[in-house]
Amino acid sequence: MSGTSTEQSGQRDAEQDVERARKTAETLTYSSGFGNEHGSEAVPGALPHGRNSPQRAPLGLYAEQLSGSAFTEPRAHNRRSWLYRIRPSAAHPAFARADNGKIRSAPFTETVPDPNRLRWNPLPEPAPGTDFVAGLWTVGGNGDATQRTGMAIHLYHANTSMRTRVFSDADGELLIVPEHGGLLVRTEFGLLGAEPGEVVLIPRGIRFRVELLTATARGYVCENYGAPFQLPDLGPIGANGLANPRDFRAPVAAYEDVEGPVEVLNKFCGNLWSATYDHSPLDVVAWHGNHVPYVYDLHRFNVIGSISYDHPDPSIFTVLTSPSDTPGLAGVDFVVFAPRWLVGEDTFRPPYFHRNVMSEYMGLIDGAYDAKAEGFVPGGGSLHNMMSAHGPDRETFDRASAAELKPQKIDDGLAFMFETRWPVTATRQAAQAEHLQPSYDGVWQGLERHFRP
Ligand SMILES: O=C(O)Cc1cc(O)ccc1O
Ligand SMILES: [Fe+2]
Repeated sequence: MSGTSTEQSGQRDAEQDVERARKTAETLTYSSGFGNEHGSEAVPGALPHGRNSPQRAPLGLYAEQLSGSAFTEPRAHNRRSWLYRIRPSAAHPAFARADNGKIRSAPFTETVPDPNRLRWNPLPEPAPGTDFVAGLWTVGGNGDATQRTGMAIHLYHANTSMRTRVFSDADGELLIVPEHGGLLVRTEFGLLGAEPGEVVLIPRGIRFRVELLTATARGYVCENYGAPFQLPDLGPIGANGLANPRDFRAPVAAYEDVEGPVEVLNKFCGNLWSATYDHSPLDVVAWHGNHVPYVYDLHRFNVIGSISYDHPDPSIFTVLTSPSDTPGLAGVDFVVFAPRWLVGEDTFRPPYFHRNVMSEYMGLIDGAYDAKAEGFVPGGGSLHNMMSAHGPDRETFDRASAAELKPQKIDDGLAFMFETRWPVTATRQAAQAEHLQPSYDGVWQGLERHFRP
């Protein structure tokens, strides 16, 4: 069926946006290293040397500090960046409340925490004209955004690039996990490109705009209200391994000198607020610091596992961790199940049956997951809340119990987990979603007794 001419021209604009974004994404360069003091200037001489705030910043720019930690936090946790911009961020009109769309925030009180195991199919197609922010759909979470504790799990499904609006999240950092379609993320610090299999980390408060590299884009977002994600300690693993710091890429400075209305959407204490600026706030010509966005390719993850027996706990797959006030107890861990060899002798190789004090939300970026033969699909997700019993489905159990234990490469999928110390409460829309699978419990039915005393 052919659409109206407005729909057709909207379609053409969207195709041109994608084309333009793809060309830009091909040219990107980066500055590498997690936690580094990065520095970059889009115009030679824009970055001051020897001081952060000279009497007159170079080239008529305004100097501005963005603090991601309290001024007084220990040096190892201290985060700030200095931005040299065309206009100071302070020059803006008042924000007014905007529609929250499908975004929900902690505290999550729309439903009661549910001990049942829940699994969802992917989000349905978005309405025409849905951009990244409009396409955000909250699954659930925990903590309290105003207390800077806990996390939220969101999905996104978009079919339009953000054009004249930018977004920032005062409530937490955003870990964006594309599952379908690439993204070009224009930030105050410059541009990041991410394909499925790569993840983007946008620190608290940084303004950004998401453009699509394909007609539609879909994925997951962990909004971390707590301490910023850091690399896990390696302990006896040694000096290298898991996610290596050098593989995290920060942008190089790139600015927009755009005069004209730009909507700035600010997520603040659970609500969206909007202000229309007379210029683009992505106008940072140079910057330096360690409160910066990153992209990381999960294929770079150095997977470590057992070369003798037993299935190691998945903490060994931690990419990033947000520590809480109790050592070893993460507000949220981001864990990836990347391609790897399984060689364990006399071992049940897939994930074991278990109950966990931590709560586990799992998503699938590609292919299949080795604990689930069916029903856990890319773009879908599962929630195994605190102490809920789960593990391999019946088919996986039967197969793995009988398998010949020769070395086996698991390379048909990329799954991940947001694992949190607090139970996850679903939003009403997630608890009542049509794409919530009605009979997930069934995957563990038919696990017959085999006990023969
Ligand atoms: O439940 C899951 O699939 C995640 C998971 C994987 C694993 O290898 C061990 C424990 C665990 O919770
Ligand atoms: Fe689990």
